[in-house]
Amino acid sequence: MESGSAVVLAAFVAFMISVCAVWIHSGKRGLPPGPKGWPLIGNIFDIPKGAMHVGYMKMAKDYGSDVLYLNMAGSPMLILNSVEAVEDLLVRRAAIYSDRPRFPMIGELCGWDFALSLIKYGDQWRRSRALFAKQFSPSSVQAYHKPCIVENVHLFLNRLLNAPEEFQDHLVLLSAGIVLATTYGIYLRDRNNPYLQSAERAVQGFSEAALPGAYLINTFPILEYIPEWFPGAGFKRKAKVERANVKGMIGDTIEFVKKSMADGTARSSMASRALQEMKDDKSWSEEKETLLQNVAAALNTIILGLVLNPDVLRKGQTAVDAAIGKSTRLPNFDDEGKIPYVDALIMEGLRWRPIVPLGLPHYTTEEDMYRGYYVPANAIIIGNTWAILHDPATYGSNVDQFCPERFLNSDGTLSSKVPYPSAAFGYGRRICAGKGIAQHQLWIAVASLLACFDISQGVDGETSGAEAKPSTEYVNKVLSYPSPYRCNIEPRSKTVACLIRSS
Ligand code: HEM
Repeated sequence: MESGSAVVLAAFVAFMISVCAVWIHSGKRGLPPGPKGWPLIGNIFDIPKGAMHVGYMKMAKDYGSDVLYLNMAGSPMLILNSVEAVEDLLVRRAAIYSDRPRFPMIGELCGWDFALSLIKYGDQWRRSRALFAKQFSPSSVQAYHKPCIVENVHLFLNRLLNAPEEFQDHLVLLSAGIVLATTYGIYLRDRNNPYLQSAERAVQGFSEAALPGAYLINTFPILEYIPEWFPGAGFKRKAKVERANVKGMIGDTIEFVKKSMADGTARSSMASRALQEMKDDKSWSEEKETLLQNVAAALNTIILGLVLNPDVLRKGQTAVDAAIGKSTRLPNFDDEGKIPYVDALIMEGLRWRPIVPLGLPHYTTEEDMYRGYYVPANAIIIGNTWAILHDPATYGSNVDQFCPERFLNSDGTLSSKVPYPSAAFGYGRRICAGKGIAQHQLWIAVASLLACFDISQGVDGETSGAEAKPSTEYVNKVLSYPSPYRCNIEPRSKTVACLIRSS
């Protein structure tokens, strides 16, 4: 038999064994409720179409259970739809719920397997996470990150002033600009920067490869062993291209740092500091590339919330003016924590449309029992962040509305009764490692937007002059963010425009 056919046959046999194992287990033990599914493929056809997070929330209601079980063609999967279930399992039993499933297409094939968010739970993850935490220690944040964030926010305000209609591009440039500046000391002038383009190419490949259903290999990892020439193995050729992109992104940026250090033009960055300390330059620097757009996605949602709710914009502007004076100066980090309305506005953005509505999947390392249900080892565990942040019992009956006031007392101070939407950043030991720095970025960007700009609905055509409601559609890939929408962004006064230009 030809070697390729032998591999395929072996792959098929192994796959059948794993499917049978799950069926035998599911017959014997009481798994959580969920749709019945089909032989072999299990519940593949029960995956909700469109916004999966909304579909799973509805499925939980239909089955009268916040914990759902689905069989993904042999891989067990639990969806946790309540804060109670994620706290019980992902937080209190984190010792066995903190692994990640394998992502063969993204990880091994496309070359993203170094990324902290994909690393299997264990010593390597602990070391990488500790290094990451060190890079973002309070003293580093104060000394290096905050000045760099402020510089990038001022560039963003200037871009917004010059070309307000391109605000979505500016958001990406802001988010990616902070990553490239803090990590490599690369400061972006525009989207044509070769380092940004190289990172964007690689990240685009990541998003495509991670899309549920985009590649069969994500559902059937065993296909990894199919040879490249085999019919249907196009994913392997695609992976080869992506792998080169990822390698290029990492190699080029590190080369830039080394060269600029050698000729004395380097600006302080995580890479330059690590290289100076003669540390391994592989273990820490690349993770943030996967995250080029997360802060952009969150800001994009907050701007959409402001466009749709002019009263929220007005209250935000009034609150910022009261704290720093109207058009006297731009906000800075000394103002952080002193304007509760801004904090409430950001919390509401994270809650209303969480940018990772199904979080990143966790994975069990041991079997377990929960509320009398059997939880298999090697099960994918999804925390349905959307369901948790849209629970009326926690956030009130108006959960679908964009309403920062839910986080405030009647005297305008932050309420202790409504919890911070921390599910937006994930759970337990795998909670977002950049949560603190992301919160700082969001704060200074939102406070600056409120201080400087009026934001309103676009006009519907040239003749009618009526205000056009922006699209409220969302793109749901790995990240969830608003589809392109139109709005008007204008400086609040000539004085503020001068402040921006001189920043
Ligand atoms: C609004 C902005 C952000 C949001 C909403 C967000 C959200 C998330 C979520 C939901 C996860 C998965 C957590 C889990 O598995 O339970 C995650 C993981 C992660 N995030 Fe963020 N993130 C944001 C910004 C950032 C930034 C700016 C950085 C880096 C500077 C970052 C670094 C990471 C890392 C390294 C992980 C992987 C952690 C691990 O697997 O141990 N994030 N993030």
